[in-house]
Amino acid sequence: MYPAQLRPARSPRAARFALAALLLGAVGALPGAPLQAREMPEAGSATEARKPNVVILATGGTIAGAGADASNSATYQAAKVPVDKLIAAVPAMANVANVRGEQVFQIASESFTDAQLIQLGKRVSQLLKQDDVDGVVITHGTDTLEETALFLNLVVRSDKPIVVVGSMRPSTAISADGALNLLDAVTAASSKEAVGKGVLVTMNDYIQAGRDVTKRTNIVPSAFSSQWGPLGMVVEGKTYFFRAPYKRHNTSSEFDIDTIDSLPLVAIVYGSGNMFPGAYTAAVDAGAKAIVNAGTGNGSVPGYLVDTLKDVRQKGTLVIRSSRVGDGFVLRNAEQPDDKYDWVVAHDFNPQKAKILAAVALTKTSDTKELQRIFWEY
Ligand SMILES: NC(=O)C[C@H](N)C(=O)O
Repeated sequence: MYPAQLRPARSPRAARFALAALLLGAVGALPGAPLQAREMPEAGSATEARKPNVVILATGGTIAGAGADASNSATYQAAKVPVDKLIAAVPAMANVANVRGEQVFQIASESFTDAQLIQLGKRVSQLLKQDDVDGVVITHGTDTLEETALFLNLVVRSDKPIVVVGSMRPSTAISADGALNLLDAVTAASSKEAVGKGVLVTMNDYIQAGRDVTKRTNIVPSAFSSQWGPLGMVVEGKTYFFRAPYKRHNTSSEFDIDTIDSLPLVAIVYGSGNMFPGAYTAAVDAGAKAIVNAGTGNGSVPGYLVDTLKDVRQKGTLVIRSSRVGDGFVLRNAEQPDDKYDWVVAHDFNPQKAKILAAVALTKTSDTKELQRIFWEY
């Protein structure tokens, strides 16, 4: 047996094969693929000194998905493979960190509720307070990964690396992307440069800011990007950062998961032509404390619905103008007189991210000036 530092490492590509082979073995499909050797990481990589301790919190998703056949890249069951198998399938992680896993949930991320978000946030916070934990990786479905990444960015008061990772193809698929994404996540979570950078997302070789990143296509491994660009890349077990986040996050945040036990209901109403008032009033009737208007263009509100939204606000529910466009940002008093109607604008947060920020902000204040400040600052 080699000492840990001298053990032959596997290339990311080999790691990918290894995961597919292991999991296909588990579901009775293809035989394993050969593994290649890889040189030791270069000087300056995370493995040089003491290896960091990284905990992988597994929540399910496609990264833990399994299909009937290697050709099934889109038809499969999410949340099948347990964390121990995910770890065993990427032995190259042992070159960058001492890794252990915890199975927090085993669900597809579209099934996440606030209860899961809070439970996960509290566990991340608890772990990062421990001296023997240097970073946390969360394996997650990609559908709501961007919401969880933003949530943790807002509420976990720690500078230690937090990396959220998923995959677009199940572990059993040809050219599955999960193993490399996971190796990259552990590499980022082990990296000193990741300290204080906010929650990160490693997908498709890139390191993205959890605040900004969004899922833009539903099929290919390059699904995640941000209008403000990635922060860097992970290449062969080493992180390369080129930018740092500017907005308030984690230790500079005024929110703290340790004091949050529930989140208020926030609804999103999707803008289009030919809308109807009931979409908004139903949200109020359901108890929504805020409605994010995923408006057309500049977060616009149809003229025939302005009175409905003024009424919604007067009755106590907040109105937050975001845009269904995806990129760009909504300006105050552009298209609609927000000051006059006491509405808030979501700045550059897309509707699903605006929903998370609104819910978190509402745990502290329902004052619209304060909420608007929060939307500018985070
Ligand atoms: N690629 C994925 O992970 C999609 C899956 N529906 C999930 O979010 O769990």
